[in-house]
Amino acid sequence: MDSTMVEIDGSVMEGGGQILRVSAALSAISGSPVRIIKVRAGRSSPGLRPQHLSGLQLVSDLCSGTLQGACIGSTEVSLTPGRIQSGKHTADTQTAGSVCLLLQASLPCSLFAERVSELCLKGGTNAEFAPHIDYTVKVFKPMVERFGVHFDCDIKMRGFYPRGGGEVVVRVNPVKQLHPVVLTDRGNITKIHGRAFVAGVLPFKLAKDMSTAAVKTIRKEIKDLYVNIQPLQEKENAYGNGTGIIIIAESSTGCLFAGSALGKKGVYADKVGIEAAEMLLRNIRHNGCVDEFLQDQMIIFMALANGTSRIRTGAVTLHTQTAIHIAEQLTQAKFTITKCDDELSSDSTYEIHCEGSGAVNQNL
Ligand SMILES: Nc1ncnc2c1ncn2[C@@H]1O[C@H](COP(=O)(O)OP(=O)(O)OP(=O)(O)O)[C@@H](O)[C@H]1O
Repeated sequence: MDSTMVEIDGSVMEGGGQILRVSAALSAISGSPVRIIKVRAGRSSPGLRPQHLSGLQLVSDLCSGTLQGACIGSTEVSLTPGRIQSGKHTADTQTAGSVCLLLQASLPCSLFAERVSELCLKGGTNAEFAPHIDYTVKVFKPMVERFGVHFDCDIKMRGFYPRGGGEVVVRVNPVKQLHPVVLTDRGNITKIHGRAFVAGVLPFKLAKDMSTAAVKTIRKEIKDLYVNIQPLQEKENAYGNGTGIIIIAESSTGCLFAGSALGKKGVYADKVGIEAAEMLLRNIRHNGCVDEFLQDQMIIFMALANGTSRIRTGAVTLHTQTAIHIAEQLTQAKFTITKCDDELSSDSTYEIHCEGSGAVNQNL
């Protein structure tokens, strides 16, 4: 355990909340204190927002740490971690702040506990600019299982903007070390399915309109696959009103990709369906093995794994480059990105290569 404080510039590259989550998680795992300055300086409302604050408090709670400067609006915060504790931990954004981003912050750290951790996460389950809970369960979870990451997720209540009120309980199994992952063969897309939902007082027709428009959009480009997007009415397990859609594509080699969108006041439901369908199509046009969102979410696991991981992607996002930048400051991991010569796709593909740091769970 190194007691030297590492200073992270929160304004670099993407300059958003992801820098906080990756920094706090790696600080907790490595035992090295971290100070993040210029928090979210790249955003129009800089400093800690409720989702970021509760994420940091959760990580601090998990690692018996001490936080300084942890209040709403703070632009400088430090975490001095202690021993990672298993057992029950709760975090509540008290807003519609994403529970999936709370999990993004806390999952890596929980893997390095002595026993199973139970995380009770409250806020929005389907929030803008964050993974929907359906994405976390249906795309992120099976893909990170390849690293040896195992967790169960029980969606007790869905919650949406602006009221929040969602709750998920996640049980995380500890691991001794993470395996490296090689994902370089995309294969063919073999299945496309999804769900379009309405919750609360909103009419079921909106779910049907989202689904119909999404299927139509996909059909224009992919003619030889059955596309099933189930319209659904969320009943007792949803708090407040909300609508949304997620569409998932599976490949013959087990890769998963998604497009998603949420309904907004004044936006027709078919537009929401089209937005999700176009997002999915954009992410399967290239011959990469992950979508534009999973890309950055895999970086921390690649950095922690014991060995060489290689993942083929579409255009490398700024979120991914930012996660790499932070992971290289806080671990011994070394990343390289190379452009691939790809005859199968007109869109460029890249390979992210990582010599992982081989973090070991000292509590097991
Ligand atoms: N539609 C989506 N599906 C899956 N994941 C998503 C989606 N949209 C965003 N994400 C993921 O959510 C995370 C968002 O990180 P980001 O730092 O931008 O958000 P944030 O913490 O809300 O911070 P800020 O408010 O500073 O933007 C990233 O990991 C990104 O890949």
